[in-house]
Amino acid sequence: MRNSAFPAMKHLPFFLNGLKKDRDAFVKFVSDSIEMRKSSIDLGEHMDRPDILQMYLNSHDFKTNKKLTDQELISESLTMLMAGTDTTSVTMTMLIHMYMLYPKVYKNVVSEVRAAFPVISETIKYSEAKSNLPYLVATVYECMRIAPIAAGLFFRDSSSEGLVLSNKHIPRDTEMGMFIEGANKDPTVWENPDSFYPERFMGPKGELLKREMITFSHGVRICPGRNLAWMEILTVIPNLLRDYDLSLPLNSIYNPDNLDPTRNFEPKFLESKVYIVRSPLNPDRDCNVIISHRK
Ligand code: HEM
Repeated sequence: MRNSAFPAMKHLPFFLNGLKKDRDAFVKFVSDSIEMRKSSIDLGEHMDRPDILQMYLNSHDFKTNKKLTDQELISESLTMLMAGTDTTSVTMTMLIHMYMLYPKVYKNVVSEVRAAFPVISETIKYSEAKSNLPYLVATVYECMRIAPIAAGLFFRDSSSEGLVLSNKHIPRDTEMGMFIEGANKDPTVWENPDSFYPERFMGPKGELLKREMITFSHGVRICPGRNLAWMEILTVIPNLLRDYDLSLPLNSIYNPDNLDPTRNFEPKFLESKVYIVRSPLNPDRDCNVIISHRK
């Protein structure tokens, strides 16, 4: 925990104790899962199972031929679980939320999916979705831009020599925070940055803008799970939209008529809390959607 970023934390030991209990439970869950997998392997099962845990268990250092230690296995698996679950699922939650708030966008995206893939229940694969559904892909980009999941600060230290960034000198050993949401709404790059407007990601100009969205970060620390995240999103969402109709329950607080004066009087987004990752503040209240077989 960066004390300079969260100075109050050092005065809140009781809060840290609560976190420690959760952390211990999480570590136990991960160690138990690893032990269970190892036992299955001893029984000759799961040897070719293509998942991340299996890859960690199979991997070895090319030079020393050493395998990951138990501690390394736990640590890597914890990182993957923390970084790879809510990030993608909350992104999809937010995307469906946007579809419900913007009925025209929902109508367009459903028409595109159903026209491109007319046969119900024939699974739409990721690669097919990626090449045949440009509008759907644009809605995912726009959702990730306007409500990036990694919405907290991502810390970096300047090197021991200091550095020059955007023509500004940053002294040595300076702690900096990278603010993805700010960059995704930089008015020098994005026209009407607070508007949800998927069309901005269509056509040749849209292709250029896709490179400006830094929801997965950029450079050497770019998210290593981004292709997996895209694969999950472009598998779940088009199949859902093709086979089912979605609508909001009548008592939804967040709906197309509940407008936000701070966002050009467009529909208000559900409240979310952000530590490092964004998550809806009241998921039981605000994330309900009626899913029925398509008419
Ligand atoms: C929509 C989904 C996702 C988003 C928006 C996202 C975004 C990010 C961001 C912004 C970072 C920080 C990079 C930095 O420090 O500059 C990150 C790191 C990371 N992500 Fe993702 N991520 C997503 C899904 C996933 C998935 C599915 C996995 C793996 C199963 C994953 C694994 C990781 C890991 C291991 C790191 C740490 C990398 C490091 O420390 O260098 N992420 N992600």
